[in-house]
Amino acid sequence: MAEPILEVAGLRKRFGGLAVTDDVSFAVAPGGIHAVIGPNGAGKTTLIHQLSGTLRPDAGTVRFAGRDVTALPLQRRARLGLARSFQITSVIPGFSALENAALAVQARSGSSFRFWRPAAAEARLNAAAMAALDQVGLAGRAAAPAGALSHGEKRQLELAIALAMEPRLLLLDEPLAGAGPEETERLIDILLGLKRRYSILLVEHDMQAVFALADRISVLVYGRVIATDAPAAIRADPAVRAAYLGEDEVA
Ligand SMILES: Nc1ncnc2c1ncn2[C@@H]1O[C@H](COP(=O)(O)OP(=O)(O)OP(=O)(O)O)[C@@H](O)[C@H]1O
Repeated sequence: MAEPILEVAGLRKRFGGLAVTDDVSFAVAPGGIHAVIGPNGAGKTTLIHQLSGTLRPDAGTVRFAGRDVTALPLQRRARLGLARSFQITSVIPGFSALENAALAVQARSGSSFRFWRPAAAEARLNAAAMAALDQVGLAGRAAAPAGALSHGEKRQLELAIALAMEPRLLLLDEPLAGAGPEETERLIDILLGLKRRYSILLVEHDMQAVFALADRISVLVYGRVIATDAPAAIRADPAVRAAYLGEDEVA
């Protein structure tokens, strides 16, 4: 494998007596989509929190682009290019789609904007924000208040906000959650487009989407990674099938 963009080794997190991530190790190659799947309560969201920096692991390391980021907080990781898409709640409903994306561009660039003349800074901000909206098919809705967007469009805006951070690895936690069939199809198309340009770590329940999108898949069960492989091998893996017994999505 090419030098991994992300390497997780021996990651552990306990909540009370429960080991929610238990010696989790896997590596993500640059380019394409690496999915993490697992039954409900397997620890996927807890894993994402430890990767993005909102939760400190009890043990283990997270290396990003060759650097140990285990002790770095979320903002520092985001600046290095390890960005997660935020939930709808972080979108400001009264601001336009463009303004929401522009805020993310501004957050990424930190204080550097203060050195520019305001007009030039604003034009630059808006251009970068518009480019992010364009990548998720939302340029035509740039002026719409975020609160007026459909559910699917809000999910697109979340993606645009994450892209505005210029990530080297994009962490997506259930980007299809709550989307109807047509919105799901649209979001899958958008993600297929994005995977040519970005490295993506995807946590998603929709198995059809996962198998349509992923280049590699890690399977998390009761906090442990039981397999990391190409989609065809994961589909055929007896241990994976056993873990999903009763949930016929993988079949
Ligand atoms: N802050 C917390 N304190 C105590 N237990 C927690 C906490 N966060 C998560 N858990 C527990 O850890 C386990 C894994 O939760 P997590 O949300 O990471 O799983 P998941 O794989 O994302 O689940 P789902 O697929 O249902 O979203 C669950 O049993 C959950 O109740």
